[in-house]
Amino acid sequence: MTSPSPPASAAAPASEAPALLEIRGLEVVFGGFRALTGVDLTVRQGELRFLIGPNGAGKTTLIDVITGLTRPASGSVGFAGTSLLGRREHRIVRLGIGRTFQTSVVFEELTVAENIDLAACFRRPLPALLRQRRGTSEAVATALERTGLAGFADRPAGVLSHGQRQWLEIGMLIAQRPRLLLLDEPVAGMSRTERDRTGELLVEIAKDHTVIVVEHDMEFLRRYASQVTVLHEGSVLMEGDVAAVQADARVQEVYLGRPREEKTP
Ligand SMILES: Nc1ncnc2c1ncn2[C@@H]1O[C@H](COP(=O)(O)OP(=O)(O)OP(=O)(O)O)[C@@H](O)[C@H]1O
Repeated sequence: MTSPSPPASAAAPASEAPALLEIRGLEVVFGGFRALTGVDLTVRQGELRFLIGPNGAGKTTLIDVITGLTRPASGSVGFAGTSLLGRREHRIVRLGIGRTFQTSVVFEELTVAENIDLAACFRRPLPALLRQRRGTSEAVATALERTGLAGFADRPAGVLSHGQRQWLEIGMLIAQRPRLLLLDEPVAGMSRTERDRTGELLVEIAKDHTVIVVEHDMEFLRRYASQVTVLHEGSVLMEGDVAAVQADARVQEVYLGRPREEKTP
């Protein structure tokens, strides 16, 4: 699928929707170094939120706290009214939060459909899984269709291109039916065509999920972002729509002003 012109519009800010993720006063300390300091973040149901910031700003650390990989020194993380702090990673997945990583987690020797099926199973405890095999198959079919990988269902994941592999990982998340998806640099290393396809996929997914995207690619941000949160040195520097963020002098100085971040091949 190629990008239409003008590009697919980003999801509208869900300003009236209830908060799904509420983070307050988050502090993360690594051996005396404050990676996050006093971070507040509210993401409402149905939002497609972009999280940007220079290298080392704390973006991945924030995602790691939400998904239970990193424990904060203080602060709170609420998801649909439930505190996530102290919960194990698999419990957080079962509450409805899924993430991709910067490095691929697909099994190359398994087929595309098997990878998605495996991911779909991970969300469910075994008894529920045995009861819900039909639902799992439907989830796999939906994920294949939405990611445009139906034609590759029976091929080993190892044959996929870099872009297709990223879509597979997103499909694996969709199959888990999460309420919140966290995507870490989903278009890194992709061609222009693949980035456009991914942008369209994100806008499509955001119609029935809440999505947080960590992304460096400014061209991608301009085309597909609506609400943006800028992190800098472990704090939220600003939040707003993409035009406001791009126009902000502080953002230009710490982030947009860095030519290295303008990654367009
Ligand atoms: N396990 C750790 N131990 C010590 N320091 C860490 C650890 N994880 C992250 N850091 C430090 O915390 C800061 C924030 O890192 P983080 O990876 O969250 O930044 P980022 O915004 O995701 O950067 P990038 O865009 O490069 O991925 C960095 O200075 C990093 O070196």
